Amino acid sequence: MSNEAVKSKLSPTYHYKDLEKQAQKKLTHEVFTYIQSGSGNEETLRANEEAFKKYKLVPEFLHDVSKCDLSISVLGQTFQTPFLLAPVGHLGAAHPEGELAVARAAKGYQVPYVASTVSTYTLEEIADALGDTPRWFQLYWSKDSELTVSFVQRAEKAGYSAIVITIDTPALGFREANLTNQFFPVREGYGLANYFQDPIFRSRLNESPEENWDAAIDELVKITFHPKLTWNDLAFLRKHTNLPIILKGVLHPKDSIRAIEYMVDGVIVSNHGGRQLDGAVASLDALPKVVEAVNGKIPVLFDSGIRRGPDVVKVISLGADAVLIGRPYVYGLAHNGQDGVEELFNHLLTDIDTTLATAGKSSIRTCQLPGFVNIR
Ligand SMILES: Cc1cc2nc3c(=O)[nH]c(=O)nc-3n(C[C@H](O)[C@H](O)[C@H](O)COP(=O)(O)O)c2cc1C
Ligand SMILES: CCCCCCC(=O)C(=O)O
Repeated sequence: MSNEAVKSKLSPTYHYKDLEKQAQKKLTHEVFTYIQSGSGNEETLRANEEAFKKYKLVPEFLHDVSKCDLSISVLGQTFQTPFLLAPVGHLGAAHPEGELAVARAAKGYQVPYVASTVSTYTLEEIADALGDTPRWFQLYWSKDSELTVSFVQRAEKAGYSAIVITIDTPALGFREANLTNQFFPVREGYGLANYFQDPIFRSRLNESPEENWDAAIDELVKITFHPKLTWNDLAFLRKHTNLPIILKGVLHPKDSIRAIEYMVDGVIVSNHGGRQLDGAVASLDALPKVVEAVNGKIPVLFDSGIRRGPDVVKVISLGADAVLIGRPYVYGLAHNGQDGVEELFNHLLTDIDTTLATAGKSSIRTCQLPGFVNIR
């Protein structure tokens, strides 16, 4: 879509904080807090956004920017947008159509979608709604290894083209706000579908989820995370899938080097949007060292704290191949379902396009040229 066409659809609700307010009006206090909050004292949550202010763009002019190319390539696939949709679980809590509304919006704009293990709809239903849109599957590697394999094989069959293993969640972060509210999305019925529809999961239960819902939830909670998981376990998954494997949650450059040693295909620099280790380094501050350590051997993606077009451009300029967005699209969904997500895409794409044009760049792929981004 051209910049002009996109601009003609803009409405004033977007400024990130406004959109957050619109979402807040639609959601219960408990659900809004679940989405918006971080872990602990929320130091990392705040640091993620603050970090962007340290980096400044240095434009160069008198280049033809009448048309800006926002497409990028990752693992041999070309994506029309430089951002993917980060895996966000339990989207049924934000809107009854949850992941399906997001997937329909993603299809219209060809925004790649990373479906969460703890989605409200099954990975197959999400794939149907996405049609030919590029998609990856995010895996919470279960303590039950047969269930893990089942998820991966179902994803492969449903046309997902990469497995994203979230490594920063050996346990759930200390999310005080949710503890105070006593809000746990799975116990409210969100994020169960991939488990409850899975034949391996069902085979583990004495009674079906329809017969004994509480027991099924208890089993799900017991097996979702796998604190004993180590680098050596990656070989097990390799035996069961030919899909590329990407690790989400890399912050230390040593982990990116290990990823290469263990034949991983890509990494996502992320601190889970400040929801896991409070006090962890801001994602943006971790990025340059990871990019240096990886040295172009595998793709480096990024999330946590992206709110606007210049944020996307800064991250790509610092050496990332692509970015993922989380809360912004969830707020769009909560605000107005599929339309709200489309509105968010419109704004973000226009903002990125305008950022490139006003920086004198006709393609997002040229942002990594030396001297474009400075630290203050
Ligand atoms: C409500 C919510 C649920 C999330 N669920 C998942 C999930 O199921 N799996 C996962 O790997 N990350 C999950 N994340 C983390 C996102 O994938 C992403 O890392 C984070 O939202 C990026 O930060 P941002 O929200 O500042 O863009 C979740 C984030 C939010 C806000
Ligand atoms: C027992 C299910 C917990 C899912 C956690 C989803 C998530 O990653 C988040 O940040 O929230």
